[in-house]
Amino acid sequence: MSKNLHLPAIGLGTYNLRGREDGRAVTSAIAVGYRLIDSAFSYENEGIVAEGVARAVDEGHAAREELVVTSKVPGRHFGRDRALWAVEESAARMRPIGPIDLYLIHWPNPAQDLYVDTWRALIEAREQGLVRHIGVSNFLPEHIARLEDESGVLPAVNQIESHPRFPNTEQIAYDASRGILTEAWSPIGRSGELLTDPVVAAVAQAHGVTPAQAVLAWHVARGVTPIPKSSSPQRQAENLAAADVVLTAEEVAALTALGRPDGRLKGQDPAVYEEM
Ligand SMILES: NC(=O)C1=CN([C@@H]2O[C@H](COP(=O)(O)OP(=O)(O)OC[C@H]3O[C@@H](n4cnc5c(N)ncnc54)[C@H](OP(=O)(O)O)[C@@H]3O)[C@@H](O)[C@H]2O)C=CC1
Ligand SMILES: O=C(O)C(=O)[C@@H](O)[C@H](O)C(=O)CO
Repeated sequence: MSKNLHLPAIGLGTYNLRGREDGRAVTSAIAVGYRLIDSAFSYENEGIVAEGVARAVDEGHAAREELVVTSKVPGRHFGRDRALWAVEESAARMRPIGPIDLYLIHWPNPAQDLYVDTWRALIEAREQGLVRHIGVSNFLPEHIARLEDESGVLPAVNQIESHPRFPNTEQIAYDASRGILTEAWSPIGRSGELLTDPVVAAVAQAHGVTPAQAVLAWHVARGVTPIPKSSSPQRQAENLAAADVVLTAEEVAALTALGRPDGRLKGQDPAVYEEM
């Protein structure tokens, strides 16, 4: 892995993948071409994700150094000591693949007010070689500015909610202005009503692709790396192929116009939401 982090156009989400059988979905994803794999301490799947990655490498689907395997520290382990223990625990669960490529603070939890101490722990973990790159998730500009002011270190990545119902365009612009790469979670809206929206259907039809592919191509056009979750090798391949679908500026604007202020899937506003 080079010193600077590079993200592929599209990655794989793993929320709700559980057990050894589901770990095979990680292997199949790498076999069809995924190079970015998401996970989190809270998903309770770091072990099977690492097992799936190790199997893919053993089977020759990718070289270990091509992969960006990600995990995240949850609020219940915030603070300098607890966060370091959490990284050590994640690293132990992911032992088969060696150092974790990217480690994020899962939510800022502003009322808890421990994200700066937690960030210092991630900086230490990186210095110790437990993780290669560090970043954040669900951070607003005010949270990122505080990290920079108090530690002098900016995150490599901010993983945020983004989909056409909640484009989160200003946060993406802020991240870009600070040299931070943005990943989009729930990028196809958890496969809900978004995929039957007539505007999505029209864009999909114009390119002869599926609604999920049209939405994923919208993320790519906006310079964001979406991390759709799928346990089906067929849908994994479908989603990854969206990286080659090029939308017009008008199509991008039409999908962005589907956004609405209350468009968050579960109302999780990082300014007030706390997740332990
Ligand atoms: N940092 C954070 O706070 C958060 C991070 N995340 C991360 O983001 C990832 C993605 O978000 P997630 O919430 O899972 O939602 P997604 O938007 O990725 O949707 C996943 C759902 O869509 C289905 N699906 C996948 N591909 C297709 C397709 N081509 N057509 C139709 N349906 C499809 C999946 O089913 P099937 O598996 O059967 O294909 C699954 O039910 C998570 O898995 C997790 O890694 C998610 C939420 C919050
Ligand atoms: O899945 C994640 O990474 C989360 O942070 C959760 O908040 C998820 O969004 C969720 O919906 C849990 O109920």
